[in-house]
Amino acid sequence: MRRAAPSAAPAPVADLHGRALFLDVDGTLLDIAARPDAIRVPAGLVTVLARLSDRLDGALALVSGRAIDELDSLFAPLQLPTAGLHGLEIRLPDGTRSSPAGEALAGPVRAEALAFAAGRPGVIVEDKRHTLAVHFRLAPDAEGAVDALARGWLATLGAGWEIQRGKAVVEIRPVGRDKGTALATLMRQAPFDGRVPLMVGDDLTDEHAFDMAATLGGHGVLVGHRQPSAARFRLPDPAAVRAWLADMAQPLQESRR
Ligand SMILES: O=P(O)(O)OC[C@H]1O[C@H](O[C@H]2O[C@H](CO)[C@@H](O)[C@H](O)[C@H]2O)[C@H](O)[C@@H](O)[C@@H]1O
Repeated sequence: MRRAAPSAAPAPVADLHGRALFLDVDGTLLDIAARPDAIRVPAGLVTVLARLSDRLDGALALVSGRAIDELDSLFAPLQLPTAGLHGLEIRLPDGTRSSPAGEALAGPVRAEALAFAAGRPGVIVEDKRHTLAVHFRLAPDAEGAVDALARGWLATLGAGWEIQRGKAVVEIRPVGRDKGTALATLMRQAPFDGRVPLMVGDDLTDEHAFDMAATLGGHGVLVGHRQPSAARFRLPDPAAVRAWLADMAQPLQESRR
């Protein structure tokens, strides 16, 4: 897939007819916070998402590295079609949900991660049951050691696992599903099928979905300035994403004023 510097602005999508919208969460809908549990959902965002979902006849999905249950609490009472854990779990538009079976992540990895963090102030272990993330936003000097730790896990766990790098985080997760495969799965379901996908995201994990959106005839919108990217368009930050979504959520005559 082509990797280039995205254009400065997103495609104007005043007419949502025939579109499907896929939204990443951290760094896209929500401002990045110092810790995973310190994020804040701005007032009015849930209402905007609900309106936009209506305007898209339901073809609006969240695609996140967080688990679906956590996303449901963040955006309550909204329960959108959602891909969680970077595509490892999916809730389809009819509400059916596929999650990885059982306790997939080996216990020793958890124990090692917690012991590692205990000796390094600011390092945070986020245990998502099927994946495990080690955050170093508050301990930037630990980046090299976190990376080495995760590479060690890869050697121990074997071929079924891979490392997902993100913003001040390294995560170990099973291979085979990512945000691109999740987007493709949702695009096979009504009301997404037959529409043009638009994926908005900021991080490396979103590149899989940018690639898939382009393969399916749509495009990606990168939030921020990272390069290169498979996204074709760009918005500067989550505040700009929220303003853009709020504008599209207005009835047509208002958004065109
Ligand atoms: O796919 P996303 O919805 O963007 O989720 C990606 C990861 O987001 C969270 O971590 C990131 O955001 C935190 C809060 O702003 C920040 O402290 C951290 O440095 C970022 O990496 C979340 O904690 C992860 O589980 C997600 O995978």
